[in-house]
Amino acid sequence: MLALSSNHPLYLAGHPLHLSFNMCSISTKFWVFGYISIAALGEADKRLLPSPSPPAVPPPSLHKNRAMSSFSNGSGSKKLPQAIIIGVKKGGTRALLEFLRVHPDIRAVGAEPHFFDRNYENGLEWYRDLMPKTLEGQITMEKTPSYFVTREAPARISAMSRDTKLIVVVRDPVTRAISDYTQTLSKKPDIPSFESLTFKNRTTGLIDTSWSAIQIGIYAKHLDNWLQYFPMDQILFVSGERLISDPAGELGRVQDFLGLKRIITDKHFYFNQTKGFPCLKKAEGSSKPHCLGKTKGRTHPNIDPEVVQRLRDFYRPFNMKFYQMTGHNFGWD
Ligand SMILES: Nc1ncnc2c1ncn2[C@@H]1O[C@H](COP(=O)(O)OS(=O)(=O)O)[C@@H](OP(=O)(O)O)[C@H]1O
Repeated sequence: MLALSSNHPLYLAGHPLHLSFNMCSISTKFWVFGYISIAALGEADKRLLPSPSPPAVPPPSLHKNRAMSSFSNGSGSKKLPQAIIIGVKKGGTRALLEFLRVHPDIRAVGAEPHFFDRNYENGLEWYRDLMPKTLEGQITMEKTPSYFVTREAPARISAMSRDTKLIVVVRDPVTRAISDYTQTLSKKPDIPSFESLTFKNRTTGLIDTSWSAIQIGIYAKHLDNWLQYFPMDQILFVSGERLISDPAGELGRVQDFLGLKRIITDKHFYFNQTKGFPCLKKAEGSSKPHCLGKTKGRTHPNIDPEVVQRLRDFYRPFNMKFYQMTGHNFGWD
């Protein structure tokens, strides 16, 4: 699999940022709210506000594949996913997928296919072939967290099926950025400090919004792109924080959203003191307890509290906008 890190400078290349809102997808209430927020933003921040995306047309070769969503072969068939965890990177997407796999009516591909961002040219049949076989009534799922910040992903997923259910695990963007940095640091120990990467100019306090660790957390901007193609009630937002503090509660919401019986309950989880996270009493297809691996739940480096505060100030208006758009206060401010 092509391993282009989402911290790679090319990752968000070509994602222009303009000061404009799409009136079709955002309520008047939100527009008024957004307008007030805009006034409070600095010049650099204004460039980050949501902009409408031109509709992307799927390659003609994919149109013919749209109807061919399953391939029968004995014990079940491979189907295109009906539900996708589209983000966010470092939000808790692996935990959510691992927990969902406990459900007998969910079958999921373990690896991240990266179809709608890096592998789209391979075509839908390539994508479908990655999926596990499912029986009638079972839901096929995958997770690729980079979809949420991929400009073309909404149009492409909509072209596959307008009915695809989308799930986004969101987490405090400041902690998310530090988690993202921690992951990069674990692979490249020589990178500059988080503090120095955060600013374009530390003296003026200008934040480097082109750094993907910062960019990904501007959820309102990315969400606006999805709302050009999907109605809000087709997108479920899972709190990354609650996924840790109350996994059964968040899993209940997800099962409802997917139209499934609430089979995954608090009986399935225990809190592992050593890991510091909830774990499964029994993993899918096993009778043994299961925690996520070492790359999940890393210790974060200490970050200068002034830098953390500056980032909190930076994200606040975007968080407010995101709460307004989703109708849910995630409590990060
Ligand atoms: N149960 C459980 N066990 C371990 N880790 C958990 C769990 N629930 C949520 N998390 C949080 O998931 C964070 C990693 O997020 P992702 O899986 O989305 O990362 S990735 O984008 O796929 O790399 C990871 O981030 P870090 O703590 O920064 O490592 C965890 O905080």
